Amino acid sequence: MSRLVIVSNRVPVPTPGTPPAGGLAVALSGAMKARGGLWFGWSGGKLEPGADEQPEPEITTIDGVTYAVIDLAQRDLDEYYAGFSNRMLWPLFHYRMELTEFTRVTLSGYHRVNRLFAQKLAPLICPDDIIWVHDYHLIPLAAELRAMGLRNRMGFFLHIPFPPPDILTVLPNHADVVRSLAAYDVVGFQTPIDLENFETYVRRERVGRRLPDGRFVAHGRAVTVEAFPVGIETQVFADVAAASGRNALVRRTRESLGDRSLIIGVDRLDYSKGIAQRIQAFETFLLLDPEWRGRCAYLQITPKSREEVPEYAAMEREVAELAGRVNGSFSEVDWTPLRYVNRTVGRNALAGLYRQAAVGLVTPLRDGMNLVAKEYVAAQDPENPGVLLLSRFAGAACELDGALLTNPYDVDGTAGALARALDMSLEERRERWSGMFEKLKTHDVAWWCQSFLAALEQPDEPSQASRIAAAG
Ligand SMILES: O=P(O)(O)OC[C@H]1O[C@H](O[C@H]2O[C@H](CO)[C@@H](O)[C@H](O)[C@H]2O)[C@H](O)[C@@H](O)[C@@H]1O
Ligand SMILES: O=c1ccn([C@@H]2O[C@H](COP(=O)(O)OP(=O)(O)O)[C@@H](O)[C@H]2O)c(=O)[nH]1
Repeated sequence: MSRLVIVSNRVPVPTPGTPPAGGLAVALSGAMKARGGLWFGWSGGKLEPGADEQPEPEITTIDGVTYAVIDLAQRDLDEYYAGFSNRMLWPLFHYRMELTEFTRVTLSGYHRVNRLFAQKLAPLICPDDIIWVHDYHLIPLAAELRAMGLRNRMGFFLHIPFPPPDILTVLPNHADVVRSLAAYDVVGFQTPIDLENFETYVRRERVGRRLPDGRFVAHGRAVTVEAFPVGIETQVFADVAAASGRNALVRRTRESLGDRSLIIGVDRLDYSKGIAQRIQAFETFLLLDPEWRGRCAYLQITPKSREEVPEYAAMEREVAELAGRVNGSFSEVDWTPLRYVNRTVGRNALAGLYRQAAVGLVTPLRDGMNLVAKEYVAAQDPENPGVLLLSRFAGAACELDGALLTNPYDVDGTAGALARALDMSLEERRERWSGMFEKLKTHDVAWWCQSFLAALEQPDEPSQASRIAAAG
């Protein structure tokens, strides 16, 4: 079996007491644990001002996985991470054109860091390695590696949505982005909707076509392009949740609730997650269903995220104000409706909190997948499962057909769905939950990883190999 090399912007080198918050880190940690290999990317740290901006990777091996990470200079982080990745690609790919900012400076920083990654990674690569690159930060990486002469099989997985062509073409360099994707052998999206958007783009912009064998041919290369919905470690998560009665935080939370029904939301503080609309829906629910006042509590766990990006700082203020307004309007001396927590909670405690919750509120305005939705389902007590209230715009909605689906832009509709979820009979809850849990057991993170790698490990066709060689 070839060695697997994973490349992602964020690499969660395991350190005690720092759980990864972010679905990519969570999903890939599960995948890497099973197979071992090399994981390359950004350390999460900054180079000292004045330091050499071409740092050598710091390499450590833990439990069969070798981590090679580099620090980045402040300018690189500003232009590549906070700039082009998170002020252009992230909002645009989440259908939020009005939040984008395109500049030549950040675009050039994006390419500079991709080249730096390629330069530092290439010496660590053996000819038989297969290379699996993750997410929007690193779209040009394969083209950079190929330009340096690497002939390895390379795959790319996009964890965020791929937008429809009318939105993608707002990006001035959209054609280059799609050309960069064609340097991979396999491109994976989260859902069939993303795949359809890609296919429509390729057809409309006349950059390629589908071959009879299902692959796409574009820019002189044949590329396998498929949907591979990312999964979680379903059974492990279910087992942790079942044993969570021993967790002190979970016990204290249960005691603090008394017999009130818990509603839970867990999201990075990100505008794509629809947290403001969700709090408004909770407010509307308390207004329209006063019998629930004092009988429920909504716990919103929201670690801060990407604080260097101005739009995130703005939404932090907006959400804090809304939370204050709801509590100011509805709190009683002995009851606080909304518990708004701006810190990361460890995954063992999270599993237990999900299991305590009668409703999992997962209402992003747009999301690649949303692992929280899957974790909520996995954590439920089969005898008394809670209800997943899920945005139709989360990638997870393509699979989780037992959820109560909602449109997060429809605040009144979400408020009504919340009341319906809290009132749902045990029989209906069990029926909705069991189908979803079965699906998550078969389509778990190991299945996701195996499906993608099976496509990537397909031997290359001679015609493709010669085309690449000819392209130099
Ligand atoms: O690395 P950060 O900037 O702190 O952000 C955290 C991660 O957020 C995004 O996660 C996505 O991947 C999940 C797993 O496939 C998916 O469920 C979710 O819908 C996506 O938003 C981002 O794509 C990652 O690169 C970040 O590391
Ligand atoms: O306090 C927290 C908040 C989130 N998470 C984890 O972070 C991931 C979030 O992934 P998701 O796909 O829902 O969204 P993303 O943040 O990647 O956009 C999930 O596995 C959560 O369990 C966590 O461990 N602690």
